[in-house]
Amino acid sequence: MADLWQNAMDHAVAAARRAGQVVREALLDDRKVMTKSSSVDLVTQTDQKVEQLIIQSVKEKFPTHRFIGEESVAAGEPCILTDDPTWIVDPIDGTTNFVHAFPFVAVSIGFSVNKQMEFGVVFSCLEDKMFTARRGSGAFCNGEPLQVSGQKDIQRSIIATEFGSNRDPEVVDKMFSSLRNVLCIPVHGMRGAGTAAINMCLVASGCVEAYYEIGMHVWDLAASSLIVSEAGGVLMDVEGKDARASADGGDARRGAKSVRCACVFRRSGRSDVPTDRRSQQQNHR
Ligand SMILES: O=P(O)(O)OC(CO)CO
Ligand SMILES: [Mg+2]
Ligand SMILES: [Mg+2]
Repeated sequence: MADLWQNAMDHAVAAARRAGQVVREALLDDRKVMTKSSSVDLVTQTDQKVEQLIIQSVKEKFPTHRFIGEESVAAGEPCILTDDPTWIVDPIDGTTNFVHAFPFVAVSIGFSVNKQMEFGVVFSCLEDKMFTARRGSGAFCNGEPLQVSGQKDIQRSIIATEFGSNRDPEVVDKMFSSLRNVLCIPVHGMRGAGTAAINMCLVASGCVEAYYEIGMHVWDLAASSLIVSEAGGVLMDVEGKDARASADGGDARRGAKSVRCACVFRRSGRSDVPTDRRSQQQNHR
């Protein structure tokens, strides 16, 4: 049977690639930096331009679809997930990296129907890596299947995390306390790419065993949550409960802008996506 959303997914991949080109070109120019929730929560005109490019191109092709976009929400648009087909867009995940030309910057496009992620596209545009996942069909990077790490011993693991944009000393103390607890397990190492979407794609790729962060937003996670789960990983909140509902819009459904959950990934109990289903996935290279 034809895949109902294949056209939309192809459009998302093309839109992410075009957006990535805009981001790369913008790196050659001066980047005017503005701030949002704090002096270290950065945004640029390129974030806004790329989001509009993606949304306009989708509207032309799928006029009835809805959107949740990071910069649209920052400009006052509602952040509410319904059952309607909805594109969840983070035009630049890793704006701070972009501002500093630190080489991990992603365009993230997730697509939800009936509050369930149908596909996710994360384009790591400076690495030229196109991560894709279609629900039930596996996760891929440049067309190659992804598989989370099989490591079961946390002492032989690398854990990714980020520091967020809250510099309140009490918040930073809590963050450092968690960081210390994890580091001293001990683990092999801790890393952070500076973008939630790429950190999650690193989990999906099996390069790091887990990633946690407090206070991510739905647009940071929507696309990459499916990439992780289709690569055999799981997404949990701080109590170990399934956090996919938050990652794919649980908080958006309630109108909140922030997911406010921690996400930890590891290999799921379920068997990996069968290779016959993987082979149905198109090569998006
Ligand atoms: O660069 P952005 O989109 O603000 O996202 C940050 C977290 O909010 C990095 O993941
Ligand atoms: Mg982001
Ligand atoms: Mg962003």
